[in-house]
Amino acid sequence: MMSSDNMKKVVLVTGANSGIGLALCKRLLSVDDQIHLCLACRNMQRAETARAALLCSHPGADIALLKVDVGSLKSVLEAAKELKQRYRRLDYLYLNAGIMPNPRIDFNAFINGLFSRKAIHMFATGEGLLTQEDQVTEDGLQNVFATNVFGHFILLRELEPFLCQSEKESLVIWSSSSNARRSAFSLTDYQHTQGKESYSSSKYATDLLSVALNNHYNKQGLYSSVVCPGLVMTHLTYGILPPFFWTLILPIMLLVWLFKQKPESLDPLAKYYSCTSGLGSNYVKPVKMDLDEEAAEAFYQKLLDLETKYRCWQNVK
Ligand SMILES: NC(=O)C1=CN([C@@H]2O[C@H](COP(=O)(O)OP(=O)(O)OC[C@H]3O[C@@H](n4cnc5c(N)ncnc54)[C@H](OP(=O)(O)O)[C@@H]3O)[C@@H](O)[C@H]2O)C=CC1
Ligand SMILES: CC(C)=CCC[C@@H](C)[C@H]1CC[C@H]2C3=C(CC[C@]12C)[C@@]1(C)CCC(=O)C[C@@H]1CC3
Repeated sequence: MMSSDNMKKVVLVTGANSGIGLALCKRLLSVDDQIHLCLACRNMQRAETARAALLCSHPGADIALLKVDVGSLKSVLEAAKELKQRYRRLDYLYLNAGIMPNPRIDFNAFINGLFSRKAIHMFATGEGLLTQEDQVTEDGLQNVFATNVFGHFILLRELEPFLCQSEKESLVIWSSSSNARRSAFSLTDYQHTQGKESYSSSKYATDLLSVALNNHYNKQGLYSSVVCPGLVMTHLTYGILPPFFWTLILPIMLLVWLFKQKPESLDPLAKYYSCTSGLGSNYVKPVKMDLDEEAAEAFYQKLLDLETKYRCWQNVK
């Protein structure tokens, strides 16, 4: 018979020590403080600080730490092994850790975009505005791809037996982005070795991967979904512009949005209302992803090939 402790849901969040990951953990505990929450972080000191902050608002919560650098395959394999020893189940896997290294704003694109019909879209998604300088990891992979996509994919593959259990369903949730863009991604260069939009490419890759995962795993009780947090002030965005700059431009961004609103674009037969209600909160609306299932499957097969290659390499080492 299962003890009540074994019946508690196990939730793992990568990149849980700051920004969206930490806010998510706080929210999860406020919804259900009976979960086993595991903060998967690369820096244990920052993880400890995050744990202490969560315990301040939720004393008595069951919060564990797991060391993992999702950009390193060795670290991911070790973390997965550790997890399998600690828990008998995994209910929610939040694949949230992510990087946008050395971001630069393309000011020419910004000025051109500002006076074009795409201004609102540009402010909402950052499309065409940002470039990044990527690097190669110890495993020989592009860092952004390794961190935002492949490390998480390997983690998920390692935890497959826990996620695919006949008696219960499990959910994998990816932190994607409005910056995910089809044109930044290429199946022939899925690690984005050539371009300067590795972030955009990696987020499009997570969208594709999520679709493929559903096709492959739904029958086994594993469901994948992507969330798109919009624009959130975190270390990631403070890497693009310093905090004081954001304080200055946010009201301007709001004004641009107001002036760009066309009254004729409003549907007279629609009510524009907040999704928040006292009967349960739903702040989000679904947006169809710009992708097709064949591309998702082709990308999934490429990831499986890469996985095979790296597993052989790990065995040889
Ligand atoms: N902020 C925004 O506007 C948006 C963010 N997102 C996505 O949300 C996710 C969270 O980002 P956000 O909270 O904004 O940014 P933060 O930089 O605040 O958080 C990123 C988290 O990921 C961790 N992380 C980064 N690299 C690794 C690694 N190799 N191994 C383990 N952990 C790692 C960081 O750890 P450490 O502290 O050690 O660096 C940190 O905890 C990302 O995937 C991002 O792409 C999506 C849309 C918008
Ligand atoms: C005055 C001035 C220089 C304005 C530039 C504003 C841009 C820096 C932002 C406009 C939209 C923003 C945005 C992001 C980063 C910063 C902007 C490009 C993200 C790409 C950050 C990470 C994400 O995942 C999505 C964000 C979408 C919007």
